[in-house]
Amino acid sequence: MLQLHDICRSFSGKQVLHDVSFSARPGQLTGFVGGNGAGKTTTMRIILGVLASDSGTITLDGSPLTATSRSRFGYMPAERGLYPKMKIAEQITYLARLHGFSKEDATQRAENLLVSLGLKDRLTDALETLSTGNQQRVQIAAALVHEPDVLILDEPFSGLDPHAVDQVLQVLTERADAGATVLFSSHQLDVVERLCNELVIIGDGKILDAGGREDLRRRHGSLRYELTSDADLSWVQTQPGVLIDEITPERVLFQSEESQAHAVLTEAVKRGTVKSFSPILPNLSEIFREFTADKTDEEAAA
Ligand SMILES: Nc1ncnc2c1ncn2[C@@H]1O[C@H](COP(=O)(O)OP(=O)(O)OP(=O)(O)O)[C@@H](O)[C@H]1O
Repeated sequence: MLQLHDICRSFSGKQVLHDVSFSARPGQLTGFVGGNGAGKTTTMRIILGVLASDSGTITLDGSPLTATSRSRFGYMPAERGLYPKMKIAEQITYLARLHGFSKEDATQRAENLLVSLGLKDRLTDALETLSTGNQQRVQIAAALVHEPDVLILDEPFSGLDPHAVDQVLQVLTERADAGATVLFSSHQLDVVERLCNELVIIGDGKILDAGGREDLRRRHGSLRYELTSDADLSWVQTQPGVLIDEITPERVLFQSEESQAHAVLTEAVKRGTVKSFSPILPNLSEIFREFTADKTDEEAAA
């Protein structure tokens, strides 16, 4: 398990990471989400050792990170850094050779990986002739070619079309299934919600929350209920303690305490046939907005 303990970092006297602590487990895709400037890239650079922290520690399976343990890391930085004029298969083969694979093994690995990332027809093309999204796939191949135990990916899905997102996800899931720890940053909350079981949310350099996706959905955001019936539901609007989000004659989506929701259900049963009644958990975007709203309220109070 990769664990960060109380990581702090300042630039020119301005603190941008405040006691950042979280963990990412082997076999899991962990999404690291936050808005622009929240501190994701800085945290990832510190994990990789590209940047030093001012204080705090990072451990892998309980031991402090060393150059040797980091050699089993794969990193896809936000700023892409491959050779524009080199053919993509040669380039990934070269990186595999740097990781110590034989020529034959490196060639095979590079080709397999690029094919699984949908680049079968581009193997002998120079990187610079590929579209931005396809260059990104090559960048992902570069991070994966040595089958790392820990994968740190900075915005791997930005700029990818939905088909490419699925291909990259497939490759990352295979690494996680093989036991790797996969941590990736994103501000595409809908994508992260679909892909990750584990989430870490950062805002203004502080960890706002972390944990399983479903636990986070249960813990945050206002709980809503959806009720459908064969009878007219307009009466729900006048129920005490109920805030209507959407309403049509036969369907209502509302916010309320659990006891009020059950009172609505009891009344609906008296008035007609209830077709469905279920709580709707907030999605990640809504949770994120809630954090942002809390901050705005605090700022207003201050
Ligand atoms: N080298 C640097 N010098 C000065 N400030 C920096 C430096 N690197 C990052 N920062 C500042 O640290 C804060 C966090 O930046 P960081 O790039 O980690 O955020 P991020 O969450 O990755 O943002 P984004 O999603 O926009 O890429 C920002 O306020 C940024 O301006």
